[in-house]
Amino acid sequence: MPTLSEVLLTALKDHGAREIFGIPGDFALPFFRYIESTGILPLHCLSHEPGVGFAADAAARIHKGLGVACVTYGAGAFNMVNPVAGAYSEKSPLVVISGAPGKGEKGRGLLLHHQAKTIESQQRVFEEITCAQAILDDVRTAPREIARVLRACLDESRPVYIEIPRDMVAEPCEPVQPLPPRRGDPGAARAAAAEILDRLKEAKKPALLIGVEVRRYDIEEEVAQLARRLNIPVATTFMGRGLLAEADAPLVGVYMGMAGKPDVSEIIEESDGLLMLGVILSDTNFGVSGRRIDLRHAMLAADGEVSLGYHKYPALPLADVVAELLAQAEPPPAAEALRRPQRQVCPTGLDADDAAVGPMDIARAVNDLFAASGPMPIASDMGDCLFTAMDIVNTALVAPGYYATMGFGVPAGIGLAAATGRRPLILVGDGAFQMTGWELGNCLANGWAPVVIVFNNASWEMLRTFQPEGSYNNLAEWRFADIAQALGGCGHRAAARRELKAALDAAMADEARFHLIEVMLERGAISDTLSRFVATIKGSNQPPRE
Ligand SMILES: Cc1ncc(Cc2c([C@H](C)O)sc(CCOP(=O)(O)OP(=O)(O)O)c2C)c(N)n1
Ligand SMILES: [Mg+2]
Repeated sequence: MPTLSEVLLTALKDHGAREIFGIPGDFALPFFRYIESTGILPLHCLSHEPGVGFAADAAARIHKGLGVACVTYGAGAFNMVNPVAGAYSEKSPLVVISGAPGKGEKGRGLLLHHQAKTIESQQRVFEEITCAQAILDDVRTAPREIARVLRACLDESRPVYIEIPRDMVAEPCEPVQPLPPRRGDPGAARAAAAEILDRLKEAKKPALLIGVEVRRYDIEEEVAQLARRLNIPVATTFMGRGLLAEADAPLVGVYMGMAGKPDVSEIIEESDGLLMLGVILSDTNFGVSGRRIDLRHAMLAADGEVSLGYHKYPALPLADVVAELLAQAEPPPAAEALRRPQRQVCPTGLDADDAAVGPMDIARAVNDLFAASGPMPIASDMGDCLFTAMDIVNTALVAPGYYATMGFGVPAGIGLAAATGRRPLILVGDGAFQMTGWELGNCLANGWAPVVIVFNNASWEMLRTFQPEGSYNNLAEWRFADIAQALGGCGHRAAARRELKAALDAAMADEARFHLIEVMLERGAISDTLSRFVATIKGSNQPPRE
């Protein structure tokens, strides 16, 4: 009979996990021994648990399946609360596995090292940022508990928490019987789809807005097909950037309210029949709307339900709704030429001269690079680098667009490299690099060779745009290019556009190591999107006129 560890690892793989990111500790060492000895899933150890969480989250997103982060009890798991909270907010199916004290240890009456308030404190903290939890302290229930929690992770596309006491790892255990995916009531799906299609037919300006759940539930092609069938313009949310990148669909661009392209904002905000699929109603997606989108007329299928005005259809998975819409939607009349709106034109043609580099030059240089050698998957951190990414051609992009945590970029790029074997492009500000950029030191030993562009304005520039008077936004000069070699990579410093072009060319010519391109930016030099975003926020935050 297999051990509990083998049963858990096999179940993770059977539910779609492809690797584990982790850092061991004495409460987790016995389980790590099984991870390594069984080889059921490859193990990638990083240097700090925030990086472990971000890397596993990014792997989940690019796999459209489970990401796995394995840490020790207490100091390890508590170190990972922020990335798990971000995965919860952004609906990423991340499995958190924590080692734990053995059953015998708990009753000795001693306070245990790594323990916070009580032995159960950690579980209680993770209950707030996961959708399901299991403590594997009984092999009779463990298979059912693992099945329940992994199913919840996939159905809800949210993190889950599994705790494995260190004296349980070798216990003989029955294999896990996976549970079937959650299905909605077929009659309810039919009714909801019929009501949606009726409303779209009555609308003079129907439109489609899609968000991250379309990727999380792997239904991009079905949604592209639906957009063609409905023959209505489709936009993505800020978080949904990169969706339908390679699909044949009437995609108009990214909706960002007054911070985005006016033509896209008009299509979404003026629509009298807006269908939102997989969209998170967050401030970063809608906080800068030019005009409040009247949710009474909008239709939303997300988070496992459908709401149309005051109508609600509960327990309806998004995939079921989209399948039913496709089943019922008639093709557009032949006479009506299929809309193929002008896709967003991204800036290209960098002047490789001696002028100082600005964020838009970075977008231009990357677009030129992608045009010449094909798109790379992008991991972006929070900061102006993410707003600059809005002017980079549509490609697979993982970024904390809603939860907006710094520190995501470099570990997420490592997660992309480990999960796909492809070379990622990482966009990160100097402030965020200071947090988790050090994980690049793990690249050489693992054969990862990301191209990293550090937006170095020696500043927490996003904060400065909101509050210029804060001297705390001034960061010191950290000379990141000089650090690269010490971490096993190659560093370039680019102040002029000519130097940026040369650095990118050199990076692309050497796939053996990571290349860090430190782009020196003037304080105050920000992307077009960030400046619109800030102008909008400042405009909307004005105290109401007397
Ligand atoms: C973990 C963490 N800490 C603090 C913040 C607040 C914050 C921002 C958001 C608003 O919450 S943007 C920003 C400055 C980012 O600096 P840098 O990485 O250099 O990028 P840039 O210079 O392009 O702004 C901070 C500190 C955050 N988002 N995440
Ligand atoms: Mg900065």
